[in-house]
Amino acid sequence: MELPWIEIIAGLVVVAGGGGVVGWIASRRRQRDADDTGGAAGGVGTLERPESDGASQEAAGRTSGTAVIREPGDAGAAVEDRPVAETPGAPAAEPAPGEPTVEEARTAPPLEKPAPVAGRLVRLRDRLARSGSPLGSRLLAVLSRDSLTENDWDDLEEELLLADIGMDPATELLGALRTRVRVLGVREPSAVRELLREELVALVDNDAAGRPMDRSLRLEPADQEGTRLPAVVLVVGVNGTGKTTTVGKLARVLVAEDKSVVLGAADTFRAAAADQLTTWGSRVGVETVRSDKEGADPASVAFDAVARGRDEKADVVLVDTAGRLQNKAGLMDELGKIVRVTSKVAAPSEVLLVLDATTGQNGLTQARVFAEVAGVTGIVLTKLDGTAKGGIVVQVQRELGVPVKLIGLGEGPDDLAPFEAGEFVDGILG
Ligand SMILES: Nc1nc2c(ncn2[C@@H]2O[C@H](COP(=O)(O)OP(=O)(O)OP(=O)(O)O)[C@@H](O)[C@H]2O)c(=O)[nH]1
Repeated sequence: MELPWIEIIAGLVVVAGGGGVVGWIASRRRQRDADDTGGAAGGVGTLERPESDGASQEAAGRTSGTAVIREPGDAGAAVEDRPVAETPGAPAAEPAPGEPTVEEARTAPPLEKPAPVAGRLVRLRDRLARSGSPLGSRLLAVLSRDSLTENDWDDLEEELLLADIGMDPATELLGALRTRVRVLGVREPSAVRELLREELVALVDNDAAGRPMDRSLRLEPADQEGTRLPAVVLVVGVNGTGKTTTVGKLARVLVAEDKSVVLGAADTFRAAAADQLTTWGSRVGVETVRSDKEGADPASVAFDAVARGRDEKADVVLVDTAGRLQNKAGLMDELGKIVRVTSKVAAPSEVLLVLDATTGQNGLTQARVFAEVAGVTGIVLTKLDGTAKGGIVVQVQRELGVPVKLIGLGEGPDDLAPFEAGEFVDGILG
């Protein structure tokens, strides 16, 4: 957008007067908002939060600070009182070092266009087989021996266990394969491979009772007495598993599907997490609701984000949470409160548990605690690129009775794919 010179000069006057670039842009936005609404001012619903603007926001996505939040329908009592990040009319801060100048704001990079969602797993499939020798080639090396001895079947079991498939599923798979190889008299390696593929797909795709698992994300907007409410997705898991990255990537998936999204940075434990999330959002023009205070109440930020999503008529609100596994009671308190408080606006329709595929049995122990505490509805398995442990998909689904819905296959922005059993098995078979 071209800025008239008169506005630039006016802006520089504000800068010289102590308002800073941020203040100048904020006042331009407030002016524009006032024009749009015929000068009407004030908060919406029960949320009293000033519009929070930054230069980067004008340049790309937007960031909302959080303020005092009141229970919906409650005339006075404050549920959470937190420091006000930005206050209308207050002198705007000097631009912080590294903050964009007017010129940088003008020449900000255009919004990114996320890669289409369809066919992502096909595009990323070879990453599953990248590390060393893929599971498939090791299995086939055994399966194509002349006559399979007991030792060979033990070798096969060992390979499956090394791939983290779990004892029971491995025994099940080998039992079925052994029977079919014998009954069909199959010897050709390509035919044995096809049987192995079929057995693996059945194992990955079905629940313990043999029914295909529903992997769709529940993102239907709710309707409450005529008010359209956004679908709320809580993203939970231990720190370092890739939660924030997953929220960022998932926002891109949804943007690619033409959905409007609001992000909630409820991981207030790690200060950089909110910045990280804001950056993810701004790249695709998605707003992030956050608190500028480290250690702020996560439930409060989550509430603000969901209320923002409702007010903005967003399709989906994605809430990133902190992953401290202090103890079960602490976790239960924190996640329980987030669910309770956000449900005052809209209850979460998905609780996605992010698990790091490389952590094996450890990750499973953590997963059980989260599943118990947070009512997990889907798994996101990250870091499946470059690990030979793809079998963890089977084990996790079996243990938790919850489907893997998405998988992370790299650090790139579009390296998150909806899970598809057939493509996945082709990937791990290499
Ligand atoms: N190779 C690879 N790296 C990933 C993947 N997903 C996330 N990561 C990396 O994992 C690291 C941790 O990711 P974060 O998103 O910060 O993890 P987090 O769970 O939010 O961590 P906390 O904020 O500390 O709770 C980052 O370096 C990510 O780039 C993936 O699918 N593959």
